[in-house]
Formats: sequence, structure tokens, C-alpha cells
Amino acid sequence: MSLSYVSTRGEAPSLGFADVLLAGLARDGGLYVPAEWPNLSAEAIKGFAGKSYAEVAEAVIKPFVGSAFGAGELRDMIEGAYSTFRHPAVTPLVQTGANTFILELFHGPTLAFKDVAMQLLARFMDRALAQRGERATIVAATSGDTGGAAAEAFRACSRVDVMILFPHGRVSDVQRRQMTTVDSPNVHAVAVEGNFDDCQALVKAMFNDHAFRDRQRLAAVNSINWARIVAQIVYYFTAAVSLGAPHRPVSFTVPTGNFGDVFAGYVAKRMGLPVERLIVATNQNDILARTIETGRYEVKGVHPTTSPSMDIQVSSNFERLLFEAEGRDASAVRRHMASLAQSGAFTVPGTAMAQIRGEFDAGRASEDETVAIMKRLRKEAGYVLDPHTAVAYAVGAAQSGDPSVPQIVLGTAHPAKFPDAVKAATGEHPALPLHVADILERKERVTVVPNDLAAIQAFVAGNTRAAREVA
Ligand SMILES: Cc1ncc(COP(=O)(O)O)c(C=O)c1O
Ligand SMILES: N[C@@H](CCOP(=O)(O)O)C(=O)O
Repeated sequence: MSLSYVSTRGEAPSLGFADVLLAGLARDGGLYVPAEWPNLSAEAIKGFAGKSYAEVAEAVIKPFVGSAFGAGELRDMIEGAYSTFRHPAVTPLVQTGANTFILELFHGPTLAFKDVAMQLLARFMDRALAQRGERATIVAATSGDTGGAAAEAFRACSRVDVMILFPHGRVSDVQRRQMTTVDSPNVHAVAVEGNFDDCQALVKAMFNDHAFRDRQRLAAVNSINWARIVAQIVYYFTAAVSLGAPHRPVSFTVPTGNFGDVFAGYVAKRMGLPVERLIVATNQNDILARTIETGRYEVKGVHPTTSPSMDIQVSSNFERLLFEAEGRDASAVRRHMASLAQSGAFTVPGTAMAQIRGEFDAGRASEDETVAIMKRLRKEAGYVLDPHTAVAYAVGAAQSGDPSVPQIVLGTAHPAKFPDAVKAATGEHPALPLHVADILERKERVTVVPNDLAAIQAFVAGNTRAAREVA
């Protein structure tokens, strides 16, 4: 029996996994979620101990994928995806305090946690498109890391063109170059004169223009695509099991922007993983921390920070949580999203907020607090944090949880992606790993485009392989 998926807005058709994978955003503007949550028994979770990352991934992912891929195909794709990681454990845990651990998610090709999902997503999409004999045009929005991961994962896929929208001047040099120096004709880096929220709104607007969407056969690789979330659930299991789950609960602190990563942790819990607390950590762009504190989701201006990948106000995946907290009432989600579109805010009802607060804590770290924790950890543990992981570490350290419960901080990026911020905080210049050591010398290819839907659509339509062949 294969799972079916429903839209959070309730007005798009239910689909199977392969259709959800290729659809991205639902046609009613909502996000797909499984019609029900698969469960893993305590016995099954216990059995993960001593297994490889790929073996655990197959067990966790299989219920979501159902029969979309043939026998053996899923395993091959998982093994291929994680063979690109430079650590044998794929996502190792490093102890940095008495009962505090960093889950290093940045050993993939582009040095950020996005590789964990993107490497697999590219294999899934390539296979699903081949099964149908189709091509697709990926439109992606990035605040820095999703874009590089997508460029790397899809650069050899002959069935897709990839258009990556990033905020002009608001990503680190390494992040920008990971998008602009990929020497493949199917990868296009587009610097939008706006912020990440503008890029994400443009991507969603392209999907909501159904004629354009169908003509270009659009696909998504942001976390609006359910398959991204699925791949990110796995490391919550591997980390918790290596610290004693299912007999011993653990807590996770997650540096948060678009709410995809921490939502994957919530799904792991819904599947049966004993998670004590999920702590949402934001930088000063703190819409999620404010919402969890006050019940009011209200978009304010975005401030550039030293953790630029989290400079986000419109946090896509919060919609998935809202759907759950509202008892899967799609009409309530539609009302909140209409209010957000109209006035930039909505109020989460008390009953839904009680549900959310039952699962999540939240906090923010200022720029000073981020620097202070980077300095402290360098001095006390000899560990160099990237600024995003530092935000989470600072927020986690300020929480008053049960000290006997292991606290796992998600390490979402390698410090060498943000050398200026790391040097300023710690005095240390983090070296780029060898495979990207020459990235600052490679030739860049980028197009600057105004924050304008028609201009972006013209760029997308004019740069697909079909358009290039005609030209
Ligand atoms: C390095 C880094 N950390 C944290 C985040 C936040 O993750 P999410 O958007 O899944 O909340 C992002 C991007 O979103 C990121 O690139
Ligand atoms: N921080 C992200 C923003 C996009 O998030 P996604 O998880 O929805 O792809 C980035 O680095 O691009």
C-alpha cells in the first residue's frame, strides 16, 4: 500500500509520491503532506543501532516512497547519494559539552546540510522523469545554500534545467560561487535585486501561474517539495539512536529559516522517535520565535546578518505545522494564508498554539550572542562553529531543559562557507576542503535580474534547453 499526499489548502488533488516529487507546490498554492503519518515501532528503531546511514535511510524513507521506484532502485539511489559525502558516518555527532552534541550535516559536496536531501532528490527526480520520458525546469529560491546544493546535484542531469534565484549581494562569496561557477549549460544563477523572501515569492508566483507552470513543466527543489523533508528525517533517527534512543529521549536545537529542517524533526517524532523537545533557533529575523512566543505570525523587514541563510521572514514550512495544529482543517489554513497575503500577518488560535507549544520551544540569538558563542566554543572545546550553527548553539545553551537529556545541535554548514564571519569572531580563517579549494579562482556566470515576475519568467523561458536549441 502506497501513501497518498494531500495539500494543506485542501483544493488540489491527492497524489502519490512520484507525482508529489515532480509537482513541488500543490496547484492550490498549498504544500503536500502525507495523508497519514507512517509509524516505526520501538523495536524497529532499536534495530537501527549499528546500521549504516544508508540502511537507516532506506527504512525511514521507504514508507513515504511506497512503490514509486522498483525493488533495489531506492537502495541504489540512497547509496549513490551518500557516497558523495566525505565522512564514513555521513552525518557524524561530535560531543562539545557535558551532554551537548553537534550533528555535523555538512560533509557533502557543497558543505551544508542541503546536500543530504539534494543528492537524493536529484536521483529521485532523474529516475521519475526517465520513467515518464519527460524533462523539467527547476525553479529554486535560495538564501545561499539550497542553490549551491541544487547546482551541484543536478549539473549532470540531462533531463532538467535549473534556474536558481538568489538575493543579489546577500550571500557569502563561497555560496555565490557555488552557484555561479558550475560549468554546466543546464545550471543558471540568477541574482535577483531583492531579498530571499522576494526570491521565494517569485518561485511560488511562477508555480501559481498555471499556464506558465505547465508550459515550462516546472519542478521545485526547495523544501516546499515533500521529498526534501523526507530525506531530512533520517538524520534525526541516526543521531538519536546513537545516543540511546528509543530507550533514551533526546532534544534537538535547529537553526531555522524556512522551517523545513525542524519540521523533519517533528515528522521523526510523529513516526515514533522519542524526542523530548524541538527547539527552533532563529537569528534576529525572528518571526518563528515571535510566533511561538505570542501566537501572532507577523512579517517584518529582513535584516542582513552574519547567518545570511536564515535571513528569512516568510517561512514556507510553517504552513505544514499549521495544518497539523489546526487539526488538518484546510479551510483554516486557507484563511490564515489569505490574511498573510493581504496584511502580512495572521493570529494562530489558542488551541493550535497549545499544540505547537507542546512540541516546540523557540529562541533567538543576537549578532553579539552569536559571536560570543563562536569565541567560547573555539576556546573551551577547540570547535569552530559556522554562524548558523552558532545561532542554534547559543539558543540551545540558554534553554533550561532537563540536563540528563542529550541536547543535539544541528550543525548545518561548514565554517569555511562563511570565512569572514568566522575570522571576525574567532580570529581563525577556516580553510576550504580540498575539493572546493580553488572556488575563489573559478570563472563566474551570473545574470542580474530585477525583482519582477515578468522579467524572471522571460529569463526562465529563454534559458531552457529547448529555448537554447532554437536560438
Ligand atoms: C546553513 C543553514 N542553516 C539553517 C538553515 C535553516 O533551515 P530551514 O530553512 O530548513 O529552517 C538554512 C537554510 O534554510 C541554512 O542554509
Ligand atoms: N536557507 C535556505 C533557504 C531555502 O530553504 P529551503 O530549505 O526551502 O530550500 C537556502 O540556503 O537557500
